[in-house]
Amino acid sequence: MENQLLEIIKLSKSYLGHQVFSELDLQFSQQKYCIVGENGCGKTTLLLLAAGLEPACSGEILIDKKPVTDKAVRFDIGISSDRIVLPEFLTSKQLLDFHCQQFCCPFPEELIKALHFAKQLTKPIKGLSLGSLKKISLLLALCHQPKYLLLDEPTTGLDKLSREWLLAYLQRYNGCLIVTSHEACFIDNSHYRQINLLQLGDND
Ligand SMILES: Nc1ncnc2c1ncn2[C@@H]1O[C@H](COP(=O)(O)OP(=O)(O)OP(=O)(O)O)[C@@H](O)[C@H]1O
Repeated sequence: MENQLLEIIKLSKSYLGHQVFSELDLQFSQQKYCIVGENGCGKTTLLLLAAGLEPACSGEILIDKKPVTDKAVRFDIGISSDRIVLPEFLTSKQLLDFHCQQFCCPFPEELIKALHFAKQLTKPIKGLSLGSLKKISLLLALCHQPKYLLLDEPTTGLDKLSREWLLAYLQRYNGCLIVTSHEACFIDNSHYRQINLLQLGDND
């Protein structure tokens, strides 16, 4: 893989007058990162901004020197977050079919097998358990093999086997991986560079 760079430049974000970041500067290359910090410090918000799913108040987000809003860049990003609302009226299979069509990738048979998700495919998203919702969210993030993989608390709610499989998969992942987590499997893992948002930002 060629050199990769996700740049966050003087990024500011507020919600209803509450400032989450002020002029945040960060760079992510082809490595593994774990964003840490106490509840509410802005970890999920940062991932959504970095994926171009949340508007910034000011600042820039560049993926390989192109703005994250550039349509072509979207194909390089995979994101999983419980804050991303999935269409409840579709089945998981319909959602994955649509996603694979949009991202021009094959249906992720192997990933489905690894996450023991086959039986859930024909169920509407509305009826999925929390762990199954996490799995469909992960499948959507992983299936097009993005260069930038952004995972918000990826192990939360997963059963033991799926969790073990995911950790091993991420260990082998060769692109830029950014996870947010409160879990020791990432925080105490020397393969992940820790980024403490509270030490960087102007949070109150
Ligand atoms: N859509 C929204 N509207 C208003 N405030 C929001 C919204 N989304 C997030 N916030 C606020 O922004 C701040 C950062 O939230 P965020 O979810 O990014 O934190 P976090 O670090 O991921 O938290 P946690 O560890 O609990 O998951 C919080 O104060 C939260 O209440």
